[in-house]
Amino acid sequence: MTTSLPILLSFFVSLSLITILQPLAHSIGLVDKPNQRKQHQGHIPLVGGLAIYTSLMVGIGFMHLFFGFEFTRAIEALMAGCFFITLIGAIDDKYDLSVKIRIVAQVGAALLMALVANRQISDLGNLFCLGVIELGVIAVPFTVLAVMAAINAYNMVDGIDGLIGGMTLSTFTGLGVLFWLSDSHHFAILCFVIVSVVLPYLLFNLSVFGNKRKIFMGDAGSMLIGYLTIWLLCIGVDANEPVFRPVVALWIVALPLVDMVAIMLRRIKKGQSPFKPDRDHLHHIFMRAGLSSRQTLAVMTIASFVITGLGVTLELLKTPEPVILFMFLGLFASYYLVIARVWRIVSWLKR
Ligand SMILES: CC(=O)N[C@H]1[C@@H](OP(=O)(O)OP(=O)(O)OC/C=C(\C)CC/C=C(/C)CC/C=C(/C)CC/C=C(/C)CC/C=C(/C)CC/C=C(/C)CC/C=C(/C)CC/C=C(\C)CC/C=C(\C)CC/C=C(\C)CCC=C(C)C)O[C@H](CO)[C@@H](O)[C@@H]1O
Ligand SMILES: O=c1ccn([C@@H]2O[C@H](COP(=O)(O)O)[C@@H](O)[C@H]2O)c(=O)[nH]1
Repeated sequence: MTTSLPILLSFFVSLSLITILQPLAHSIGLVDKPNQRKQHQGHIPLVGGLAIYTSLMVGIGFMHLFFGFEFTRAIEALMAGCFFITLIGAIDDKYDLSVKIRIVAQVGAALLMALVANRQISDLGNLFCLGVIELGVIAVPFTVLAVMAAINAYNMVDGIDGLIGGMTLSTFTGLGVLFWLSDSHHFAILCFVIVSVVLPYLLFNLSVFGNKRKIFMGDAGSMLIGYLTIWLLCIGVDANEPVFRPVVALWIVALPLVDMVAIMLRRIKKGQSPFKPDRDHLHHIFMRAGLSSRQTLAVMTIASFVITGLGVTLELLKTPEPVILFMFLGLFASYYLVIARVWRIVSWLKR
């Protein structure tokens, strides 16, 4: 019962906050308007991220009260980093910040994590059976790259109703299970609190309470989810108290990461900037192939749960790290090859 208390309370805080913030968003103009790339209907409040951030902080407060969840220097830095990244995201949602400013802000949040909280990816594990690959002096730059990769990967999947919500559920359920099974109950509960504050967002986002009450997460929310993901991954692979091996992290964030890397490679191959926005992400491709938005959501969310579940299983079975890495690279290669031939495959299937 005490375990579920902060989880339940956070759910209701998130639900109430969305109800309060939703009408406010219209009056301050914090709304997403349709354009050529953004093909939704009407002005949609961008308050999901703000509600998720605030209810998560309340949830962490409940954990402190009910479980003695300690406010260590690292946890304080996590809370400060979440505040900063949500604030930058909200300013971006309202005023459209330049890419340069967003990248500087992401590097700042990453340095806070790596240097102030001392949460760094210090090794890659025993990837090739030749011993643990220590990152040494490149640990900080590698961590910064990983933070940017995670933040932008989740930002990019936020393109249809429910998708980033579904990806968040699979990532944090997988992480929660891994933390729980290794007796890191505090971090497991933190993961489940994240799931519970995202659930009310999903209900509104999927128009369960009607189209008029629909909300989006905005960059505030998608950047926050990416930041929380990489932070908890770094806690999980901490060399002093390892919960899972570093290569397993790739499976926990597989679908957003693979889609981001694949789209960047495809853009470079076409001679475009890898940072140029377009409508060629996996969810767009599924919809152009004839799936509805809901069918695309179902296929991608199920795929994400299966892939994350496979990663968790490989960790629990203590599968050797090189096998886990090559399976992941095999998954990426198959994904890349299928997407490169997707229209030929679709027309063959239709015939
Ligand atoms: C631009 C865009 O697409 N827009 C979308 C979007 O529109 P929206 O309006 O929301 O946004 P904007 O357009 O306004 O723009 C937002 C964009 C920007 C602000 C610009 C920045 C954009 C980027 C794309 C930057 C990305 C930045 C990077 C730095 C990416 C670098 C990429 C990499 C390949 C580096 C990979 C680095 C890693 C460190 C990999 C691991 C990453 C993790 C997260 C896991 C980390 C955890 C660990 C514990 C580490 C463990 C790691 C290992 C053990 C791996 C070690 C193994 C090896 C080294 C061996 C080699 C293997 C690998 C490196 C794995 C590599 C991965 C694969 C093969 C997959 O959204 C709209 C809506 O959708 C859309 O329309 C619009 O287009
Ligand atoms: O839940 C959602 C989230 C996003 N969309 C659509 O995708 C675009 C992309 O958002 P970015 O501002 O590029 O992140 C958004 O404007 C919506 O059109 C959605 O339909 N549902």
